[in-house]
Amino acid sequence: MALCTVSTTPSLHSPFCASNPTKTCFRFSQRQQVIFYTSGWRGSRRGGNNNSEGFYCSAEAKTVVIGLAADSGCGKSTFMRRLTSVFGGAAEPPKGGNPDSNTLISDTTTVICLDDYHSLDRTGRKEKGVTALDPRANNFDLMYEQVKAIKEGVAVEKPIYNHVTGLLDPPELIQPPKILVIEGLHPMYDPRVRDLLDFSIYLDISNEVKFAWKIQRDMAERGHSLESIKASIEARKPDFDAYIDPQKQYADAVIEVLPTQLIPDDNEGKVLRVRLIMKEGLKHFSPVYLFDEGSTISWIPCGRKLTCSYPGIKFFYGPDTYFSHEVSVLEMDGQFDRLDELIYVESHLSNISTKFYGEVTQQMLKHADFPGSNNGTGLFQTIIGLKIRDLYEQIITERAATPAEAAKV
Ligand SMILES: Nc1ncnc2c1ncn2[C@@H]1O[C@H](COP(=O)(O)OP(=O)(O)OP(=O)(O)O)[C@@H](O)[C@H]1O
Ligand SMILES: O=C(CO)[C@H](O)[C@H](O)COP(=O)(O)O
Repeated sequence: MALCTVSTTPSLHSPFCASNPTKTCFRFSQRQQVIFYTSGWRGSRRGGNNNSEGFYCSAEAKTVVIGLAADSGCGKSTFMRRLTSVFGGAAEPPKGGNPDSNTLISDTTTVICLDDYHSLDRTGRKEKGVTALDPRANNFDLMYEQVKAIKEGVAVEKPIYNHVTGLLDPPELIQPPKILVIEGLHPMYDPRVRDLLDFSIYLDISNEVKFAWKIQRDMAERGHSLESIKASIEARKPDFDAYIDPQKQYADAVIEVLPTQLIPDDNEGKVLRVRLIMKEGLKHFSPVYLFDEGSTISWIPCGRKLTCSYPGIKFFYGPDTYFSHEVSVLEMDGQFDRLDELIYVESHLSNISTKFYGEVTQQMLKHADFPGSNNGTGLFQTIIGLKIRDLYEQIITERAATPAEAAKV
């Protein structure tokens, strides 16, 4: 069992440590203006608003933190539903909490939306003439403090940005989960937050495709006009280019979504070319490969074993560099006609971190109604979900093997 340690000053005469030799204890100070709830020892203890100091003790197992970055309307929620499904159980908003909460909790994962760290509400942004993508509209100090606290096993009171009213609502309590996913515009923008991530993903949706998806959602589902959608995309573009897009250079995996190359001059945007770009050399992540690791392969699986209507399906796999990093790229252009036949493609992929033969196909069939289930977006999101499960299991296995060291980290 781990010894009780105090993070700021060693061997403090803490009554918590004295009676809790299996916990890691931290000194807290309310002067930091971060409201912490203590956890794991005699119920919960909350700091007041004075300049009080005290201790909180965390359980040994710490939270694995995953970052998912993308612009609004680029499929983050869909990806999160696929990821939580890999771990089983439904993801739901906190019980009895704010009905407009952006948080989703399941047995294993808690997904928090980084919009909750907007420091300016809708009116405030309008008055200052900044978009939500601008770092000046977000509180990165609080984001860092709270993600760090959760990672260390400490519950926090996180603000809520209410997308219905455009206001900042009273905070909600977030308990440390096994896996915390921080999704939103800026999970990799602040270097301090970035360093807390055990794995990071960027959804890179090309402008043409983003436009098609936004029209589909905002026109069909939200009644917006075509002109207003165009205007909103244009208004966000400079800040998107300045603050959101550059984060992809830090991502461990990027899912790039482009128009198809199988239909000359396609402008419908329905058939997609999707590229999964995976960093090489990471400790808990080994890239997926097709047929032969490290080779360059082009594969058309259509024929006797895979039904394909026009324009067919084409896979590509090979090594590349991405922002000076060595990467492997798996690409799929086209779409599946019959999802049950995906097993044929799955059986030619390696390192997909499945627990049984056909698990990718099973997951895809389970969520056949999710957007992107017939193309590379759904396939690669599912595979990344399985890789995250594998990464999590590797990390906890390592911690179990060296508990004392793990508790000190
Ligand atoms: N893989 C996909 N294929 C086709 N359309 C998609 C795909 N993913 C998302 N979409 C479209 O984009 C819309 C937004 O998806 P989703 O809600 O998952 O994005 P989001 O990033 O969470 O959005 P927001 O941040 O605005 O809440 C969906 O309603 C759907 O129309
Ligand atoms: O980019 C966004 C994050 O998804 C939103 O535009 C931002 O959070 C502001 O939200 P709202 O439009 O509800 O005020």
